[in-house]
Amino acid sequence: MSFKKQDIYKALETITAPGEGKSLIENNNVTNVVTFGNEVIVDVTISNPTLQAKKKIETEISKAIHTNIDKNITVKVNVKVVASAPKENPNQIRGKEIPNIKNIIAIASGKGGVGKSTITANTAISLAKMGFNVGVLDADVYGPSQHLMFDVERAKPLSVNVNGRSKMKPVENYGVKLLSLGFFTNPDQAVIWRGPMASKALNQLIFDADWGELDFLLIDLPPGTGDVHLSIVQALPINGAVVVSTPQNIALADAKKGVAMFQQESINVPVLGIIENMAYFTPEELPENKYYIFGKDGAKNLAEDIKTKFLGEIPLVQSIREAGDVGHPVALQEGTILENSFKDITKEMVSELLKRNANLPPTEVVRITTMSGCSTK
Ligand SMILES: Nc1ncnc2c1ncn2[C@@H]1O[C@H](COP(=O)(O)OP(=O)(O)OP(=O)(O)O)[C@@H](O)[C@H]1O
Repeated sequence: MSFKKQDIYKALETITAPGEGKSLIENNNVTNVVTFGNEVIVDVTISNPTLQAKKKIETEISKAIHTNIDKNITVKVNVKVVASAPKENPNQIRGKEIPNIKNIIAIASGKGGVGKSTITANTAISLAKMGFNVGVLDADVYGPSQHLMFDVERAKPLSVNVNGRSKMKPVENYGVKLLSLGFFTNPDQAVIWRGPMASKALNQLIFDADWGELDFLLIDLPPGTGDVHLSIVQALPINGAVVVSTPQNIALADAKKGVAMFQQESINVPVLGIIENMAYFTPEELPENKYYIFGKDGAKNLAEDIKTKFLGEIPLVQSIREAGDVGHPVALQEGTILENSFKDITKEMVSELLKRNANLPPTEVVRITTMSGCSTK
């Protein structure tokens, strides 16, 4: 049996560093490799101090060497636990940078059923129509619905091999890439995703997915302010959050809590603004007639009160509901008032994001400015 050190490094390339989306080698976890006859000693560092994590990495390393080189090699793994990186500057984007995803926007709502998923789907489509590369991650653990809105209910993400590691390929429709918890649950069964389980699944959907190059990844969060929100904002470099509300008092009170959650010092995700959904009812054939059935300007006033940008309003229109239900969101309907309404709020959102990004390390922001015609003024 003959093998070289390089063969060992190559075999270790196939292992994903815990929670990183990069290989052990790329992530500099492997500090030394010694080969001696048919024996290999691998020194590796990890940040998770649990016995389980230690055991896991040992097993993975032995398995990679046995599978890729020779099953008779004697593998010894020395695992050293090192403290994770010091706390980052709270003024910077938190979470690990994801090189191929330029901007991550979380779409939230305090109250359920205010149209957060509808706004996410239509905004994603508007962005795609503006020429951006867009992805949607449906993180609504209570009731994922993006797979229905994008008419890919029965699709299953394929597994693809990227640099020796298998990754999930998002399902694509209307120019938008989608991964949803809904692809992995049986529609007839109630699935309870508890906090840690949900965040693990979501981490996989982000880091173990082959998103390709994205200008925007929109995350459809569950309603409310719970565990899932916390783990997502801590794990990911969210550039900004958008909060959706109806003008109704009860929804506004929850929207205020949602904004406050993102602004908490320990979370510190910039709020790009508030969108008022179901701002007024308008019959499609009489667009001039507006009925303020949930109250008037509630979200607009809230945005002013809490010094947050008002990104715009979307009326309550039967066709928005119908289009969502049949999996063909209204933003796809060319030349309509509603297509333009979604385009307007999308542009406002991008403009706010660009202002926010001006304080962060330069990304592809400049290219984005010229592509969409969104101003930072
Ligand atoms: N502007 C609108 N006009 C008409 N119907 C709408 C509008 N916005 C949303 N709806 C409808 O309201 C219902 C709830 O919307 P949606 O699922 O987008 O809300 P949500 O806030 O994401 O809900 P959840 O709390 O379940 O995540 C859906 O049937 C949707 O089609």
